[in-house]
Amino acid sequence: MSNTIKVNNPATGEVVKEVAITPAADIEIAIKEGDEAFKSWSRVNAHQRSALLKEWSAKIKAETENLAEVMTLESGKPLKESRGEVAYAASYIDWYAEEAKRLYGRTVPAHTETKRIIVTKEPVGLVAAITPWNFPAAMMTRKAAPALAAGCTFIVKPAEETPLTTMRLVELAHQAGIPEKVVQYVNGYGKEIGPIFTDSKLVRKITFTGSTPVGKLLMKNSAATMKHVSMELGGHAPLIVTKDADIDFAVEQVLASKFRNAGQTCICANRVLVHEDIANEFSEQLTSRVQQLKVGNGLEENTDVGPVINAEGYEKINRQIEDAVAKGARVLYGHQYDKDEAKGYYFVHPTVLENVQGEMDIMQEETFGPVIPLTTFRENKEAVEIANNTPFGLAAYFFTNDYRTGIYFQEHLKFGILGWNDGAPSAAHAPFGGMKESGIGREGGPEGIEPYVETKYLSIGGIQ
Ligand SMILES: NC(=O)c1ccc[n+]([C@@H]2O[C@H](COP(=O)([O-])OP(=O)(O)OC[C@H]3O[C@@H](n4cnc5c(N)ncnc54)[C@H](O)[C@@H]3O)[C@@H](O)[C@H]2O)c1
Ligand SMILES: N[C@@H](CC=O)C(=O)O
Repeated sequence: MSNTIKVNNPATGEVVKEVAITPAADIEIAIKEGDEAFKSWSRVNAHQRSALLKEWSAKIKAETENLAEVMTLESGKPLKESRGEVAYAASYIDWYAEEAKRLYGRTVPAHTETKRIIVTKEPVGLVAAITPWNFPAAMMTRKAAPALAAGCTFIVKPAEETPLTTMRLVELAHQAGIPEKVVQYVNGYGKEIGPIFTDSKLVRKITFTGSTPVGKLLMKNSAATMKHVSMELGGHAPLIVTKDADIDFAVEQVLASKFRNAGQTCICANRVLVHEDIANEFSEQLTSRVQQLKVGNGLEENTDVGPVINAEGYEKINRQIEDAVAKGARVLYGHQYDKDEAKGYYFVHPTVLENVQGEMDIMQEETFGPVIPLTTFRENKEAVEIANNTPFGLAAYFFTNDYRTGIYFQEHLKFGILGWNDGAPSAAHAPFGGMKESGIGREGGPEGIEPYVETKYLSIGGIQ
């Protein structure tokens, strides 16, 4: 077996770089050193940790162009989106640089005059992170920033498809003055490194973003040592357009939600439910806008939709479209590919399907591709039933200008993130995460640092 991983450019199939796989013995050493470094890092005062995080963020922002190019080369996403992701990644560090200073404890009124009760927050210890290829910068920083802010040490294993962005982020952290053993990376395959992390008694927390089956496995394997876990997993977002919605605006937001990163985003609209009275007008406008999207290599500035990550991703998308068509869906636009299996690149053209029904795979599974399945509903209650009919509960969207309808959806949709007239809800200052099989825990906002701290309660007695 090779001791390197080839990082391919998904737009051309060419090898961008080969990275060394970290041997298991070196991962064990990294874990020991990370645990050892915890003893000193957790004692560094919060203002100093905050200053180091700010310096890290400044270095990332100053290197936006290089990081964006590396990200586009290894992930295929358009350069404009990669630049956006660098800013988004830095915004988590900025936010948690401030939150570091606000990890307040509290005092509790005691039940007797002779006692005092004090509650403090302490970092959980060494954190091991496993991240996905679709957001190689932001999925790392929204774990690393709260962990470091809280006083934890951190080891990340990036996705094997996209290690380069993460490796550079870690180098920049060191250049910013964050000690080398406080933030480390290791490279390799998840199925090899996952058990090393979960078996180690020194790793006190696993934080993972990726698919639901891998999240379940990591959670199960973390039970033996009772680790803290945060799981940001798959989604299957419904997007509901009611008959009173502003159709132009809803179409624009569907495009923003669906085609970001060629549809390979966990909160992408995966099912679009349109009120039957406006379905024709909506699908005509949507299809005409989708036709204008430019598919191409992400390094070309005018590209809107880049390649999908690999053959496996392409095959899943193609299978879902074929299944839908075989069961009666109509292709309004798309269902075309530019691909070269020998070279290893796969472009899926934006596709719109109508007459999509609940029994089709695309209505049951996450697509992770630039495909919009359209279905209709008559009553809001019916839209909620269709939307909630999934084991996933990450994001859901609804477009309505009626406040009663909006509140109805807010109260009845079982999803952790809701966009009301908003197709792009992600922000470092807001809690991101899912219900049901989309995960456990939240990243971003004040909630995003809580998974990195333990609560300690001190009861002082014998006071005269
Ligand atoms: N909820 C969120 O915030 C969020 C964000 C981004 C992506 N995602 C989800 O991630 C998925 C896409 O990423 P993917 O296909 O690369 O997911 P994946 O689960 O296959 O891989 C993600 C990471 O897990 C590692 N991994 C794979 N098998 C492993 C194992 N047995 N043990 C330990 N680690 C293992 C991979 O090496 C990679 O680093 C989608 O389902 C998407 O919705 C969720
Ligand atoms: N794109 C998400 C992450 C999941 O893919 C985000 O908006 O943070």
